[in-house]
Amino acid sequence: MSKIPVTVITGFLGAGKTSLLNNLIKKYKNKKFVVIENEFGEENIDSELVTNIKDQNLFELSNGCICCNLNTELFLVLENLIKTNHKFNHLLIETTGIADPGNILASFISDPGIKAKFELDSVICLVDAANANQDLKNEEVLNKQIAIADTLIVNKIDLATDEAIDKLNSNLKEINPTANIYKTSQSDIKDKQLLDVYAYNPQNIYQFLFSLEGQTDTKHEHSIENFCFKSKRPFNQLKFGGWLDAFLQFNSDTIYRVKGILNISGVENRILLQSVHTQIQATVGRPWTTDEDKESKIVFIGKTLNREVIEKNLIELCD
Ligand SMILES: Nc1nc2c(ncn2[C@@H]2O[C@H](COP(=O)(O)OP(=O)(O)OP(=O)(O)O)[C@@H](O)[C@H]2O)c(=O)[nH]1
Repeated sequence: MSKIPVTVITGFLGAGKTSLLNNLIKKYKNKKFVVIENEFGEENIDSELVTNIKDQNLFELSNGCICCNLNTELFLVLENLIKTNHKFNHLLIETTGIADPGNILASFISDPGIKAKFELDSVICLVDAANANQDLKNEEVLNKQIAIADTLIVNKIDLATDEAIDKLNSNLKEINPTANIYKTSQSDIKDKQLLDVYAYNPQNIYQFLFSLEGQTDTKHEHSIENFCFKSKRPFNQLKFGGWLDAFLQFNSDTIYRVKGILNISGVENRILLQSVHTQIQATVGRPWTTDEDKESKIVFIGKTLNREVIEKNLIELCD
Protein backbone atom coordinates (compact mmCIF):
# COMPACT_ATOMS: atom_id res chain seq x y z
CA MET A 1 0.00 0.00 0.00
CA SER A 2 1.40 3.40 -0.93
CA LYS A 3 2.04 5.85 1.86
CA ILE A 4 -0.21 8.81 2.46
CA PRO A 5 1.46 12.11 1.60
CA VAL A 6 1.46 14.75 4.31
CA THR A 7 1.54 18.48 3.68
CA VAL A 8 2.28 20.70 6.66
CA ILE A 9 1.08 24.29 6.44
CA THR A 10 2.90 26.63 8.73
CA GLY A 11 3.38 30.37 8.99
CA PHE A 12 3.07 33.15 11.52
CA LEU A 13 -0.23 34.29 12.99
CA GLY A 14 -2.68 35.50 10.40
CA ALA A 15 -0.42 34.96 7.40
CA GLY A 16 -3.09 33.11 5.40
CA LYS A 17 -2.74 29.42 6.38
CA THR A 18 -6.45 28.61 6.61
CA SER A 19 -7.07 30.50 3.37
CA LEU A 20 -4.45 28.33 1.70
CA LEU A 21 -5.94 25.17 3.17
CA ASN A 22 -9.32 26.04 1.72
CA ASN A 23 -7.79 26.85 -1.64
CA LEU A 24 -5.96 23.53 -1.73
CA ILE A 25 -9.15 21.62 -0.99
CA LYS A 26 -10.90 23.54 -3.76
CA LYS A 27 -8.09 23.10 -6.26
CA TYR A 28 -7.39 19.40 -5.74
CA LYS A 29 -10.95 18.19 -6.11
CA ASN A 30 -10.00 14.60 -6.79
CA LYS A 31 -8.11 14.17 -3.54
CA LYS A 32 -9.71 12.70 -0.45
CA PHE A 33 -8.27 14.90 2.25
CA VAL A 34 -8.04 14.54 5.96
CA VAL A 35 -7.34 17.86 7.64
CA ILE A 36 -5.78 18.28 11.07
CA GLU A 37 -6.26 21.74 12.48
CA ASN A 38 -4.32 22.94 15.45
CA GLU A 39 -4.99 26.11 17.32
CA PHE A 40 -3.26 27.42 20.40
CA GLY A 41 -5.93 27.88 23.02
CA GLU A 42 -9.06 26.26 24.28
CA GLU A 43 -11.30 26.95 21.34
CA ASN A 44 -10.55 25.79 17.86
CA ILE A 45 -11.86 28.52 15.63
CA ASP A 46 -9.79 27.63 12.60
CA SER A 47 -11.65 24.39 12.01
CA GLU A 48 -14.82 26.41 11.69
CA LEU A 49 -13.19 28.33 8.87
CA VAL A 50 -12.28 25.25 6.88
CA THR A 51 -14.76 24.76 4.08
CA ASN A 52 -15.64 21.98 1.63
CA ILE A 53 -14.60 19.16 3.90
CA LYS A 54 -16.86 16.69 5.65
CA ASP A 55 -16.83 16.70 9.45
CA GLN A 56 -15.51 13.16 9.61
CA ASN A 57 -12.41 14.26 7.70
CA LEU A 58 -11.61 17.24 9.89
CA PHE A 59 -9.78 16.79 13.17
CA GLU A 60 -9.13 19.48 15.72
CA LEU A 61 -6.32 19.59 18.19
CA SER A 62 -6.82 22.44 20.57
CA ASN A 63 -5.04 21.43 23.73
CA GLY A 64 -2.12 23.73 23.24
CA CYS A 65 0.39 23.82 20.50
CA ILE A 66 1.03 20.96 18.08
CA CYS A 67 4.78 21.22 18.38
CA CYS A 68 4.70 20.78 22.16
CA ASN A 69 2.15 18.05 22.73
CA LEU A 70 2.35 16.34 19.38
CA ASN A 71 3.37 13.06 20.86
CA THR A 72 0.03 12.57 22.48
CA GLU A 73 -2.87 14.13 20.63
CA LEU A 74 -1.57 14.04 17.06
CA PHE A 75 -0.29 10.51 17.48
CA LEU A 76 -3.73 9.44 18.70
CA VAL A 77 -5.43 11.00 15.70
CA LEU A 78 -2.99 9.38 13.29
CA GLU A 79 -3.25 6.04 15.03
CA ASN A 80 -7.02 6.19 14.94
CA LEU A 81 -7.04 7.01 11.22
CA ILE A 82 -4.95 3.93 10.58
CA LYS A 83 -6.88 1.62 12.90
CA THR A 84 -10.25 2.55 11.52
CA ASN A 85 -8.98 2.20 7.97
CA HIS A 86 -10.17 5.73 7.27
CA LYS A 87 -10.42 6.32 3.51
CA PHE A 88 -8.26 9.24 2.47
CA ASN A 89 -5.25 9.84 0.26
CA HIS A 90 -3.72 13.10 1.49
CA LEU A 91 -3.20 14.58 4.93
CA LEU A 92 -3.11 18.35 5.43
CA ILE A 93 -1.91 19.68 8.78
CA GLU A 94 -2.26 23.34 9.70
CA THR A 95 -0.06 24.32 12.62
CA THR A 96 -0.66 27.26 14.89
CA GLY A 97 1.01 30.52 14.02
CA ILE A 98 3.35 30.19 16.95
CA ALA A 99 4.47 26.62 16.28
CA ASP A 100 7.94 25.50 15.31
CA PRO A 101 7.10 22.76 12.80
CA GLY A 102 10.40 20.99 13.42
CA ASN A 103 9.06 18.42 15.84
CA ILE A 104 6.18 17.52 13.55
CA LEU A 105 8.53 16.96 10.65
CA ALA A 106 10.89 14.96 12.77
CA SER A 107 8.11 12.55 13.68
CA PHE A 108 7.15 11.98 10.07
CA ILE A 109 10.76 11.43 9.13
CA SER A 110 11.87 9.24 11.98
CA ASP A 111 9.00 7.67 13.95
CA PRO A 112 8.80 4.09 12.64
CA GLY A 113 5.03 3.73 13.15
CA ILE A 114 4.21 7.00 11.44
CA LYS A 115 6.78 6.53 8.73
CA ALA A 116 5.30 3.18 7.78
CA LYS A 117 1.99 4.80 6.84
CA PHE A 118 2.73 8.42 6.01
CA GLU A 119 5.26 10.23 3.88
CA LEU A 120 6.14 13.88 4.29
CA ASP A 121 5.28 15.60 1.03
CA SER A 122 6.00 19.24 1.67
CA VAL A 123 6.17 21.99 4.28
CA ILE A 124 4.57 25.19 3.07
CA CYS A 125 5.16 28.38 5.01
CA LEU A 126 2.84 31.34 4.55
CA VAL A 127 4.61 34.65 4.98
CA ASP A 128 2.69 37.85 5.58
CA ALA A 129 4.02 40.37 3.05
CA ALA A 130 2.80 43.28 5.11
CA ASN A 131 4.32 42.31 8.45
CA ALA A 132 7.03 39.73 8.01
CA ASN A 133 9.99 42.11 7.59
CA GLN A 134 9.26 43.45 11.05
CA ASP A 135 8.23 40.12 12.59
CA LEU A 136 11.47 38.51 11.41
CA LYS A 137 13.37 40.80 13.74
CA ASN A 138 11.33 39.87 16.80
CA GLU A 139 9.83 36.45 16.28
CA GLU A 140 12.28 33.60 16.43
CA VAL A 141 9.60 31.10 15.56
CA LEU A 142 8.90 32.80 12.23
CA ASN A 143 12.56 32.43 11.31
CA LYS A 144 12.34 28.73 12.16
CA GLN A 145 9.15 28.24 10.16
CA ILE A 146 10.82 29.80 7.12
CA ALA A 147 14.08 27.92 7.58
CA ILE A 148 12.38 24.56 7.69
CA ALA A 149 9.93 24.96 4.80
CA ASP A 150 10.49 23.87 1.22
CA THR A 151 7.91 26.28 -0.19
CA LEU A 152 7.39 29.87 0.92
CA ILE A 153 4.22 31.71 -0.05
CA VAL A 154 4.49 35.45 0.36
CA ASN A 155 0.83 36.26 0.87
CA LYS A 156 -1.09 39.52 1.30
CA ILE A 157 0.94 41.22 -1.39
CA ASP A 158 -2.03 43.54 -1.87
CA LEU A 159 -1.13 45.06 1.50
CA ALA A 160 2.59 45.62 0.91
CA THR A 161 4.65 47.99 -1.23
CA ASP A 162 6.89 46.63 -4.00
CA GLU A 163 9.86 47.78 -1.99
CA ALA A 164 8.74 45.83 1.10
CA ILE A 165 8.12 42.73 -1.01
CA ASP A 166 11.61 42.95 -2.57
CA LYS A 167 13.18 43.37 0.84
CA LEU A 168 11.19 40.40 2.15
CA ASN A 169 12.22 38.31 -0.81
CA SER A 170 15.89 38.87 -0.06
CA ASN A 171 15.33 38.24 3.66
CA LEU A 172 13.67 34.93 2.82
CA LYS A 173 16.47 33.91 0.46
CA GLU A 174 19.00 34.62 3.17
CA ILE A 175 17.18 32.42 5.66
CA ASN A 176 16.26 29.64 3.27
CA PRO A 177 18.16 29.82 0.01
CA THR A 178 16.59 26.79 -1.64
CA ALA A 179 12.88 27.12 -0.97
CA ASN A 180 10.53 27.92 -3.83
CA ILE A 181 9.06 31.37 -3.28
CA TYR A 182 5.62 32.30 -4.63
CA LYS A 183 3.73 35.56 -4.23
CA THR A 184 0.00 35.55 -3.68
CA SER A 185 -2.99 37.47 -2.55
CA GLN A 186 -5.70 35.63 -0.59
CA SER A 187 -3.40 32.56 -0.66
CA ASP A 188 -4.53 32.05 -4.25
CA ILE A 189 -2.43 29.20 -5.61
CA LYS A 190 -4.60 28.12 -8.54
CA ASP A 191 -1.74 27.96 -11.04
CA LYS A 192 0.84 26.41 -8.69
CA GLN A 193 1.69 22.78 -8.07
CA LEU A 194 1.89 22.45 -4.29
CA LEU A 195 0.88 18.87 -3.55
CA ASP A 196 2.66 15.63 -4.46
CA VAL A 197 6.00 17.39 -4.75
CA TYR A 198 7.78 15.03 -2.32
CA ALA A 199 10.24 17.64 -1.22
CA TYR A 200 11.40 15.39 1.63
CA ASN A 201 12.05 12.36 -0.49
CA PRO A 202 15.78 11.64 -0.10
CA GLN A 203 16.24 11.76 -3.87
CA ASN A 204 15.12 15.38 -3.87
CA ILE A 205 18.10 16.29 -1.73
CA TYR A 206 20.13 16.15 -4.94
CA GLN A 207 18.02 18.93 -6.33
CA PHE A 208 18.32 20.87 -3.10
CA LEU A 209 22.07 20.72 -3.17
CA PHE A 210 22.42 21.43 -6.87
CA SER A 211 20.42 24.57 -6.41
CA LEU A 212 23.09 25.75 -3.99
CA GLU A 213 25.83 25.56 -6.59
CA GLY A 214 27.56 28.86 -7.13
CA GLN A 215 25.87 30.46 -4.18
CA THR A 216 27.79 32.15 -1.44
CA ASP A 217 27.17 31.46 2.22
CA THR A 218 24.94 33.85 4.04
CA LYS A 219 25.23 35.79 7.23
CA HIS A 220 22.64 38.44 7.86
CA GLU A 221 20.67 40.50 10.26
CA HIS A 222 18.46 37.57 11.32
CA SER A 223 19.73 34.97 13.65
CA ILE A 224 19.31 32.09 11.17
CA GLU A 225 22.25 31.25 8.98
CA ASN A 226 23.27 28.53 6.62
CA PHE A 227 26.49 27.32 5.13
CA CYS A 228 27.60 24.49 2.90
CA PHE A 229 30.60 22.30 3.73
CA LYS A 230 32.23 20.58 0.75
CA SER A 231 35.05 18.08 0.73
CA LYS A 232 36.45 15.44 -1.61
CA ARG A 233 38.03 13.51 1.25
CA PRO A 234 35.80 10.57 2.22
CA PHE A 235 34.24 10.46 5.67
CA ASN A 236 34.87 7.63 8.06
CA GLN A 237 31.36 6.24 8.55
CA LEU A 238 31.66 5.38 12.23
CA LYS A 239 33.30 8.63 13.20
CA PHE A 240 30.84 10.70 11.17
CA GLY A 241 27.76 8.94 12.54
CA GLY A 242 28.91 9.29 16.13
CA TRP A 243 29.80 12.94 15.67
CA LEU A 244 26.55 13.91 13.96
CA ASP A 245 24.45 12.25 16.62
CA ALA A 246 26.30 13.99 19.44
CA PHE A 247 26.48 17.29 17.57
CA LEU A 248 22.71 17.41 16.98
CA GLN A 249 21.91 16.37 20.53
CA PHE A 250 24.25 18.96 21.93
CA ASN A 251 22.99 21.71 19.61
CA SER A 252 19.33 20.73 19.50
CA ASP A 253 18.21 24.30 20.10
CA THR A 254 20.33 25.86 17.42
CA ILE A 255 20.66 23.45 14.49
CA TYR A 256 17.32 23.19 12.67
CA ARG A 257 18.16 21.34 9.52
CA VAL A 258 21.06 19.41 8.01
CA LYS A 259 20.97 18.06 4.44
CA GLY A 260 23.78 16.42 2.59
CA ILE A 261 25.28 14.02 0.11
CA LEU A 262 28.10 12.07 1.70
CA ASN A 263 31.15 10.41 0.27
CA ILE A 264 31.84 7.60 2.76
CA SER A 265 35.05 5.54 2.70
CA GLY A 266 34.56 2.22 0.96
CA VAL A 267 30.97 2.95 -0.09
CA GLU A 268 30.25 3.00 -3.81
CA ASN A 269 27.01 4.90 -3.51
CA ARG A 270 26.20 8.40 -2.38
CA ILE A 271 24.72 8.49 1.11
CA LEU A 272 21.86 10.97 1.40
CA LEU A 273 21.50 12.57 4.75
CA GLN A 274 18.92 14.80 6.31
CA SER A 275 18.03 15.80 9.81
CA VAL A 276 15.33 17.86 11.42
CA HIS A 277 16.50 18.93 14.85
CA THR A 278 17.96 15.75 16.38
CA GLN A 279 16.26 13.26 14.07
CA ILE A 280 18.58 11.86 11.43
CA GLN A 281 17.65 10.03 8.25
CA ALA A 282 20.31 8.47 6.03
CA THR A 283 19.59 6.53 2.85
CA VAL A 284 21.62 5.03 0.04
CA GLY A 285 21.55 7.08 -3.16
CA ARG A 286 22.88 6.55 -6.68
CA PRO A 287 26.39 5.18 -7.18
CA TRP A 288 29.12 7.76 -7.72
CA THR A 289 29.90 8.02 -11.41
CA THR A 290 33.59 8.83 -11.31
CA ASP A 291 36.16 9.32 -8.59
CA GLU A 292 36.23 13.05 -9.36
CA ASP A 293 32.55 13.15 -8.64
CA LYS A 294 33.01 12.03 -5.09
CA GLU A 295 32.45 15.23 -3.21
CA SER A 296 30.52 15.43 0.04
CA LYS A 297 28.25 18.45 0.40
CA ILE A 298 26.52 19.19 3.67
CA VAL A 299 24.27 22.16 4.33
CA PHE A 300 23.68 23.35 7.89
CA ILE A 301 20.79 25.66 8.71
CA GLY A 302 20.55 27.03 12.20
CA LYS A 303 21.10 29.82 14.66
CA THR A 304 24.50 31.34 15.35
CA LEU A 305 26.35 28.55 13.58
CA ASN A 306 29.98 28.26 14.54
CA ARG A 307 31.21 27.53 11.06
CA GLU A 308 34.92 27.29 11.90
CA VAL A 309 34.34 24.72 14.65
CA ILE A 310 31.94 22.64 12.54
CA GLU A 311 34.35 22.63 9.60
CA LYS A 312 37.28 21.68 11.82
CA ASN A 313 35.23 18.81 13.29
CA LEU A 314 34.18 17.59 9.87
CA ILE A 315 37.72 17.56 8.53
CA GLU A 316 38.79 15.41 11.48
CA LEU A 317 36.09 12.87 10.55
CA CYS A 318 37.64 12.23 7.14
CA ASP A 319 39.88 9.26 6.43
N1 LIG B 1 -5.92 41.76 2.46
C1 LIG B 1 -5.68 40.46 2.48
N2 LIG B 1 -6.24 39.72 3.45
C2 LIG B 1 -5.97 38.38 3.46
C3 LIG B 1 -5.14 37.78 2.51
N3 LIG B 1 -5.06 36.46 2.78
C4 LIG B 1 -5.82 36.24 3.87
N4 LIG B 1 -6.38 37.41 4.30
C5 LIG B 1 -7.24 37.61 5.46
O1 LIG B 1 -6.39 37.58 6.60
C6 LIG B 1 -7.08 36.96 7.69
C7 LIG B 1 -6.26 35.79 8.22
O2 LIG B 1 -6.24 34.78 7.21
P1 LIG B 1 -6.16 33.24 7.59
O3 LIG B 1 -6.15 32.48 6.33
O4 LIG B 1 -7.18 32.90 8.61
O5 LIG B 1 -4.75 33.26 8.28
P2 LIG B 1 -4.11 32.16 9.27
O6 LIG B 1 -2.65 32.15 9.01
O7 LIG B 1 -4.84 30.87 9.13
O8 LIG B 1 -4.44 32.81 10.66
P3 LIG B 1 -4.18 32.17 12.15
O9 LIG B 1 -4.77 30.80 12.13
O10 LIG B 1 -4.89 33.11 13.05
O11 LIG B 1 -2.72 32.18 12.41
C8 LIG B 1 -8.43 36.56 7.16
O12 LIG B 1 -9.31 37.55 7.52
C9 LIG B 1 -8.24 36.51 5.65
O13 LIG B 1 -9.43 36.74 4.94
C10 LIG B 1 -4.56 38.60 1.49
O14 LIG B 1 -3.81 38.18 0.63
N5 LIG B 1 -4.86 39.93 1.54
